[in-house]
Parts: sequence; structure tokens; C-alpha cells
Amino acid sequence: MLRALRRRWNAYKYRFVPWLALNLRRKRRTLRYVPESSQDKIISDEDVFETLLKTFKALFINDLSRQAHILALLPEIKCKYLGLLTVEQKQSTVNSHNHQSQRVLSPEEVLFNTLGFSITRDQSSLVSAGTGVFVTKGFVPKGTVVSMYPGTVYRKHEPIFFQSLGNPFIFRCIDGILIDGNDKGISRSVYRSCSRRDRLGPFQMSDESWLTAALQNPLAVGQYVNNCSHEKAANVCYQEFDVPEYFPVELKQYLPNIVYSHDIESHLRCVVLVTLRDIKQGEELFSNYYTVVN
Ligand SMILES: C[S@@+](CC[C@H](N)C(=O)[O-])C[C@H]1O[C@@H](n2cnc3c(N)ncnc32)[C@H](O)[C@@H]1O
Repeated sequence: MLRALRRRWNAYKYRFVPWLALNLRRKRRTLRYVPESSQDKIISDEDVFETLLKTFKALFINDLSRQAHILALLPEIKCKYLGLLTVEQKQSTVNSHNHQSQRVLSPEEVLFNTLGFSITRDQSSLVSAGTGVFVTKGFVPKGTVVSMYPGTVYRKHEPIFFQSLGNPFIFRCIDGILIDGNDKGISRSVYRSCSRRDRLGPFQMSDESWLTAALQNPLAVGQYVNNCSHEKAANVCYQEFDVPEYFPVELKQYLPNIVYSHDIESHLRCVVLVTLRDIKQGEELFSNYYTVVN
């Protein structure tokens, strides 16, 4: 009974305001101080854009057989991607009218071939911290986009009360935008309904697969990254990224975020996790849940 209560408290205390206030000064080492919100970015938006583009293009090419409806509708997209195929891939695509003979890799293999690492969720190395995220293969150099924080994006004043009850997966951006990365309960239903609402014919504007065990975008596990502690320093940090208008429409199906409402016209907010140092195979990712912007 006592042990169960202690476990619940350890999981909850990070949301208890008096506990936070008392520990802010004591926990200096586990706080991230940023002089100004404009100085919060570890890498440039262009670098984030390039990494996402490279990864999503590789996922799209690997998945051409499932993209037939898009390719049939927009021949210019077909030309663009056929030009990017390797000779071997082209041959197997040409040999087969419906692309069935193309060798399809798992999204994790595509990530490894494209960025040189793969990541996955597993039991955390911290006692009673539940699930965490690990680099399972390869090596991640400092300053690399290693993961994305999936979820529904709420602008200030949008209704999130019921979704937020007992929900440890709500990420707060510096400007007050909230991202609900919970893959269960009401949060899950809200994401699915917004994602289906925004579908444009054959074009999916966001990825729903992070709600399942079979991820289409293997980066979309950032909501499971645990908080750093005195024993485990942060090795990644969050960075906000607004998806530009010119983001290729055929690649939006891999974006793991969707806006809750279209009342205000704005760019889609995504949050990526960027490595603060080189990370080796087998290491768990730790972020800093508490960033103080002066
Ligand atoms: C966003 S979730 C992270 C995923 C979580 N580990 C899970 O399995 O669902 C945040 C929750 O993870 C747990 N957590 C995160 N960092 C922790 C840490 N350093 N020590 C203990 N629990 C932690 C807390 O329960 C926290 O409310």
C-alpha cells in the first residue's frame, strides 16, 4: 500500500506546483536556463527541415506501393520520386505495374539507412519511470534531430481541460501552445478525429500511426522520453519547429501533429528533440522537462 502510494507520488510530483516551487532552487542541475526564447534553438530551422525532408522522402520511396493513389493523381510527384530511386529500385518498380515487387524495409530500417540510427520505446533504465526511448542501433552525433513529439496542437484558450486530467503527456511550448501526446483515452480520440477531418482526398495531412504499435514515422516517440535526474543528465532537448507552407503535400502524411482547430490561420507547430551530445547505441534519451526562459 505504502509502496504503491510512493510510486504514484513519484510519478505525480512533477506536476504538483508547490513541489516544483520548493525544488526549483535545489534542482538547479536538472533545470535548463535559456536567456531568451529566441536563443532556445540548438540547430537552425533549416537543419530541422532538411532532416525531416530527407527522412520523410526515404519513407515515401520505401512505401511507393502504398502511395499508388497519390502517384496516379499527381504524375509530377511520380516523376519526382522515380528520379530519386536507385537503379535497383527503378527496375523492380518498372518490372511491376503495381509496384508489388519493390523490397519494402521497415520504417526503423529506413531511419537507420537515412540518418544512421534507429530508436525505440522500451522499459526505462530508471526505476519506476515506466517506458523510455533508447537508441537501439547506430550512433547519433551532437546536434541531430533524434525524435519528434507527436500529438494534437492546442493554441492558447482552446479547450483542453478534459484531455489534460491526469495526463502527463502535455508539452507546453514557450509561446503557450500545448501539444497533447497521449496515445490513450480522450486524447487519442481527439487526435484521430482531427486527423481524419483534415484529410484532403487521398492526401493525409498527418500521421496517425503513432497511436498504434506500427509506426509509419519511427521518429514519433518523443512523448515517451523521460526527464533527466541527478544520475542521468539530459542528452536531448526540445526544439519548436513551425512547418513551412512549402512543405511537400505528399510528405505531410508523416507529420505526427495536427491542429485542434482551424479558427486561427497559422503554421503547424511541431516539436523535435535534438541531441545535446553524441549518443551511442543502447543509451536512453533524457530531456529536461523544466526549461526556464529568462
Ligand atoms: C511524458 S511521460 C514519459 C513516459 C512515461 N515514462 C511512460 O511510461 O508513460 C512523463 C511521466 O514519466 C515519468 N517520468 C519521467 N521522467 C521520470 C524520472 N526521471 N523519474 C521517474 N519518473 C519519470 C513520470 O511518471 C512522468 O509523469
